[in-house]
Amino acid sequence: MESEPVNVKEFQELAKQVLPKMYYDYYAGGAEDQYTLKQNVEAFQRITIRPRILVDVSRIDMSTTVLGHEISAPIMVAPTAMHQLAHSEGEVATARGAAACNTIMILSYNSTCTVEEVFKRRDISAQLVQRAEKSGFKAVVLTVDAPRLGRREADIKNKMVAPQLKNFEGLLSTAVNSNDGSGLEAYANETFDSSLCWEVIGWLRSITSLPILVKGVLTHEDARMAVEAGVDGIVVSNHGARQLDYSPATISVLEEVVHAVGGKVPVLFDGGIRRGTDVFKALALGAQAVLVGRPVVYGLAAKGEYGVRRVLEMLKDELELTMALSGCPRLQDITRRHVRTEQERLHSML
Ligand SMILES: Cc1cc2nc3c(=O)[nH]c(=O)nc-3n(C[C@H](O)[C@H](O)[C@H](O)COP(=O)(O)O)c2cc1C
Ligand SMILES: CC(C)CC(=O)C(=O)O
Repeated sequence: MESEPVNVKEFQELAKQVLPKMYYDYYAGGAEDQYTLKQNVEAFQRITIRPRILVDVSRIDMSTTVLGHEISAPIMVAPTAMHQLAHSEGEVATARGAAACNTIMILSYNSTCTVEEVFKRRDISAQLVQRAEKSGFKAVVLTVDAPRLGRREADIKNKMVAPQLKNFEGLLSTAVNSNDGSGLEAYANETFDSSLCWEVIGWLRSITSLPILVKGVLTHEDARMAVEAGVDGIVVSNHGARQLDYSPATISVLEEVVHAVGGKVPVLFDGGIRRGTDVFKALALGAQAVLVGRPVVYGLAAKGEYGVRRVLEMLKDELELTMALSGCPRLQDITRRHVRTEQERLHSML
């Protein structure tokens, strides 16, 4: 395929062509049977849109604010690790692509340049958070679904080699021997802190004045606990189905979390966003904005900064068209009644 990709899925094909198998498998893969990986995408396909007609949609406004920061559309970049395995310019190119679309990028501390991995060493975590704050980052996102690394069987077979992670230079050696399987697993075993619990929110508060979001909430119970712990935002996420296989498709639990949060803090969403219609569905079910993981990395692998920009633009253009065809000129016009979930469809058959 040499023609310009016309949708995000075609970027995945391009990325597959250009990336070494070990890296493509790392980016594309999920945990174990990859049941949740498939469901994250397929659950969107079971939700239909209920379009309204004869609404003036001659001007569509997709702009919104997240924690006070204006963005051009409710589509942001999820934190994903090690972008230099995709493209030599790594996270810098991704950040430029995101900036060109006037949106927010969440940087993984596992950039070839994280936080959750180094919580075993809170002194190091504190340094990283404070460095980020100093260099102008606007929020801290704490990933809470990785007390241990999920079992990614492709990485085990490929004996995935993890590169040195630049953020830790002078702080921690991230070089591990991967002769026995996934180098990433070995790295995670050394660094992930499986004793992390709610107390960490108070500790983070004590070391930074930035807003704190928790990423990886899938139940109403934890959503309530997060609000009680004083977080500034919640990300409904299953880590792109790379951690607990048979965890639910994220879109199937978004509404449960939104209800529990009751508007007290913003709820963001990720997992399986591949089309503008997916973004529309997540917004209708109560997300303030969505994060996009793999498609951004595929865009980066295929065409660098330009590819990242194109992926974000495609999703934005598709969302704009979806809003026009559904009778929603502004984001606040997208309501719960604009979608029909599988549960509702099954219920109507009773
Ligand atoms: C290659 C890759 C690396 C990731 N690295 C991180 C990470 O370092 N920290 C984190 O919180 N989430 C990480 N994630 C999860 C993403 O932030 C996000 O939750 C997920 O990719 C969303 O699903 P999607 O890929 O279907 O859009 C990673 C995901 C992928 C695919
Ligand atoms: C370096 C990692 C373990 C990054 C991560 O969270 C992932 O690969 O899903």
